[in-house]
Formats: sequence, structure tokens, C-alpha cells
Amino acid sequence: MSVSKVRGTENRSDIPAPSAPVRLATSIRNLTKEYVLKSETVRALRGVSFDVPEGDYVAIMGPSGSGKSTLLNLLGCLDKPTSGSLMLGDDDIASMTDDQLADIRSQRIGFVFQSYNLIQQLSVLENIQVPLYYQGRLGPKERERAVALATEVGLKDRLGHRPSQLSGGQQQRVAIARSLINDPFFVLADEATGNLDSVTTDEILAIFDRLNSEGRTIIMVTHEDDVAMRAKRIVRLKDGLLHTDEVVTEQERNEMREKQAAAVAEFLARE
Ligand SMILES: Nc1ncnc2c1ncn2[C@@H]1O[C@H](COP(=O)(O)OP(=O)(O)OP(=O)(O)O)[C@@H](O)[C@H]1O
Repeated sequence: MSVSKVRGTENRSDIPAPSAPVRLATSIRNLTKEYVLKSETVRALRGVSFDVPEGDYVAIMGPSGSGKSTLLNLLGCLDKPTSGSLMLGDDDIASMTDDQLADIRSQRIGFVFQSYNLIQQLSVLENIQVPLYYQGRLGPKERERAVALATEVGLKDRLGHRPSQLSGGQQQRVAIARSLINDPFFVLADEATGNLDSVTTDEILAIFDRLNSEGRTIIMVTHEDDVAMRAKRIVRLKDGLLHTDEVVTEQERNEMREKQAAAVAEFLARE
């Protein structure tokens, strides 16, 4: 893998030129997280700093225990840092109350999990609208938006289906549509293709590509190099620290797309 070693927003053709101020989806400074146990304190994050400009597509990688889930939990407002700052828009989550964190989590962050996390008793359309239930925002406009999102992820003719009547890839599409219903700061994807075969993985990554080209910010944790190479940037953690922060060039992303498309075609030809 040859990713060019360029950090932050320097030399980024996909990020607006300096004349247009770069708006940040999130900004992380000296972020630490310690878990205090009876016998020891685990320093899961030991001072991590990076920015995610709006419209970026970042893959977070690193060996087991390097702090990926801890960082994801902080980005998703599921936990608070021990020190440092994590800005979402103008708000620092470090200084928020638990109630404020819960509000931001349900209203401004789109989650996509490996196991889809859909509600089995609800239809596709209802699952997409779940984040709105908690805010009491369910009217014809919201329904229209949910239908539009279902259409965007290719599920227009499955609106009344239950999750058990869908394939894994279709369930993940529902989760992606659900993640967008609140127009989030960013979509946070945790091993989103981890349960999917190569054909379906390619379909889901194509949806992420499209969403990102429409301006959506995507942050995903993955163990898979081939999945990470579809992002615009790879942040690697090691021992709770930022190890590398590398841009994936458009050429490298295209090559990975072509490689994966060829593998899918070969697989389908064998079927
Ligand atoms: N709730 C917790 N209490 C105590 N220690 C924890 C807790 N969560 C994580 N850790 C520790 O923090 C460190 C970082 O863990 P984390 O789960 O963030 O790593 P990871 O990179 O996501 O690993 P993996 O790829 O295996 O999921 C590890 O040493 C882990 O044992």
C-alpha cells in the first residue's frame, strides 16, 4: 500500500482552497481517555489530535487495543474524555452534561454498526425514522424525508418490509438511511462491512462513496486495508497515540475501486 504521507488538510485537492474557510465536522485536541480500574489505570488514549473537515472521509485503523473503539465512543458522544477537547461544531463534548451528550448523540450523529442494530418489529420506513421518535418529530415532512433516504439507498420498493425479510446488505442500507435522517455532523461507521460478503461490501462502499461525493462527512473504523483504501484519508492509532495520518490519493482510491469491482465480477461469474 502506498499512501502519500500528507497530514491534515495540506495538499488536499478535495478540500476547499484557503480562500474558502474550511469548516470542521470535528476537531480533536490532546484527547485522553483513562479507564480507572481497581488495580490499575488504563491509558486508552494518550493525547490524540486531528481535525476532520466537513466533506472528509476518514478511516480509523490500528491494532487491537490501540484505542479505536475508545475514540469512536468519544466521537459518538457515548463517553466523555478524561482531558483534552473534542469539538462538534461549536460545542466541546468534554464540558457537556450527560443529557446534552444524549441529545447531541441522537440528533447530530449518524451511527452505522456492524450488526445493523435495527428494530425487528418495525418496518424499513419506521426504522429509518427511529431517531426522530425520540424528538417527537414525526410528521408528513419527516416521512417524506425517510422515503427519499430509502430511495437514495435503493430500498424504495421495500418500505414495508421488516428487517428479517431483508438481506444483510439491505439491512445495512436501512441503517445508512437511518443514520442520515437527522442531517448529522458526520456518519460514524463501526466495521460497517464486517458482516458482509465482498459483493455486498462493494455495494455499501459505493453508497458511502456517493454520500461523500454529495458532501457527507464519513468517519469509519475498519480492520480491513481494502476498505480503508476507499476513504480519502487513513488515521492510524498505536498504543493510544496517533501513529500516522495519511491521504489516499484519488488514483489510489480508483485503483482500489477497480480491484474490488474485478473481484466482484469474478465472484459473480463463478456463481
Ligand atoms: N471500559 C473499559 N475499561 C477498562 N479498560 C478498557 C475499557 N475499554 C477499553 N479498555 C482498554 O483500553 C485500551 C484500548 O481499547 P479499545 O477497545 O479502544 O481498542 P481497539 O483499538 O478498539 O481494540 P479492538 O480492535 O480489539 O476492538 C485497551 O487496553 C483496552 O483493554
